[in-house]
Amino acid sequence: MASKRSVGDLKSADLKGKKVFVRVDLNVPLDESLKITDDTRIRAAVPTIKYLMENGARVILSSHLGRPKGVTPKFSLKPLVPRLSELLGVNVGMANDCIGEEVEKLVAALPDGGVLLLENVRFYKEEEKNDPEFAKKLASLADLYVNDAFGTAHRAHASTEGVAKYLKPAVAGFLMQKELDYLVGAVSNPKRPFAAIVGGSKVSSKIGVIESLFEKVDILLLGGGMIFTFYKAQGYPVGSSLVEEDKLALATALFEKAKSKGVSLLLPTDVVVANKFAADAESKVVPASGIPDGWMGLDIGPDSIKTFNQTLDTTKTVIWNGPMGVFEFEKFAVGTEAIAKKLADLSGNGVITIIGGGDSVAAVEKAGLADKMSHISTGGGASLELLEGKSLPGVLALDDA
Ligand SMILES: Nc1ncnc2c1ncn2[C@@H]1O[C@H](COP(=O)(O)OP(=O)(O)O)[C@@H](O)[C@H]1O
Ligand SMILES: O=C(OP(=O)(O)O)[C@H](O)COP(=O)(O)O
Repeated sequence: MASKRSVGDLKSADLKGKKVFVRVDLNVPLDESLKITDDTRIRAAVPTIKYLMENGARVILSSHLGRPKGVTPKFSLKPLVPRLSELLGVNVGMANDCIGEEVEKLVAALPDGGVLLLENVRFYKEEEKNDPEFAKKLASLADLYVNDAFGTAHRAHASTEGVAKYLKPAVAGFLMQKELDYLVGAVSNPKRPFAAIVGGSKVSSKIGVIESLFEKVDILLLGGGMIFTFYKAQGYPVGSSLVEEDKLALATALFEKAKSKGVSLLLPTDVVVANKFAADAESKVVPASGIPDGWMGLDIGPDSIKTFNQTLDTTKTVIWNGPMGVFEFEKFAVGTEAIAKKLADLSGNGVITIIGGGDSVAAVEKAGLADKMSHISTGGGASLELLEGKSLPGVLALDDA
């Protein structure tokens, strides 16, 4: 990817009094009472916002939260306002929408250095469709565009890609630049052996990535919700575990491809199963081939942790995306915590460790190990796509330097 124009190239004269549409990734984990459980992505957005405020810009923040289908109160960005205000040292305004008359009035009332947060841009289906009319409406709110949403840069959506066509200049924020600088450097010529650990629940988007990862990595460890599709493809019973039925053929093909590429593909040999999806579920450890009917796999088991640890001991670079289990429930956090601890130890021994993704980072933060890692990335899917060698649409759309 050609290098992109940066927000740092814009000076006070370019910014004073200007309305700036800033796409950030504030897709943070919230608990049931809508309390933020990890604020990494909010903190990461601060340097760009502060720079704009200090140079007298009027800052319009736009983000998504979760994957809502239409307007859904539990995916509102409102719970983020107090923390954002605290970090920025100003009262951040909140709009009830992301386009329309009310938003235009709030934007018009913004003082120089003021900040307004727009409501979840995914409340409109046009966002993910990258609808040009919707992108134009977003663009019409401002005088220039900054994209600092690295975590969403792999999505060609209206607020990440479309808007850059209608709002110029369109530049990269400081977080976007920092992530690209680090990740492109670390993965273009990695120290080997190079391992990727992939878990989490976004099976359909990540399973496709695995094939390309075979071109880059020497070792691939799988955990989280991903593994049951592979087990089922091997003919194992999976009970009521998460499975992507339409990816079974792909999973079978991936076993073959790993062999032909000489990549060690490791699946957990045992799993922790639960009788329901709940913190207080009954649980037991079973072999990967023995998940009973009516039970679901929610974590990797102790034998798998041991094998994964031994394998990781042989590596020089590791990228980790997606938790090994449902770590939000204490009972099923053991595998994720073990991997976090292993990577922290390896970092201390000179291994490059890169953690990507909202939930993986939250798990590492929860374990108090974030500062031990080489790089904490705010993008899971985005960092994996970079690793695959793909260009990110949210970056491509920006002005060349
Ligand atoms: N075995 C599993 N079954 C269902 N969900 C799982 C399983 N393992 C992990 N998860 C869930 O995956 C989610 C994180 O997935 P994902 O968004 O793909 O990761 P990241 O945000 O790190 O990229 C967590 O909420 C976790 O509870
Ligand atoms: O959390 C995100 O991605 P990640 O889980 O891959 O890190 C981003 O906010 C993108 O969200 P999306 O995968 O719903 O487009």
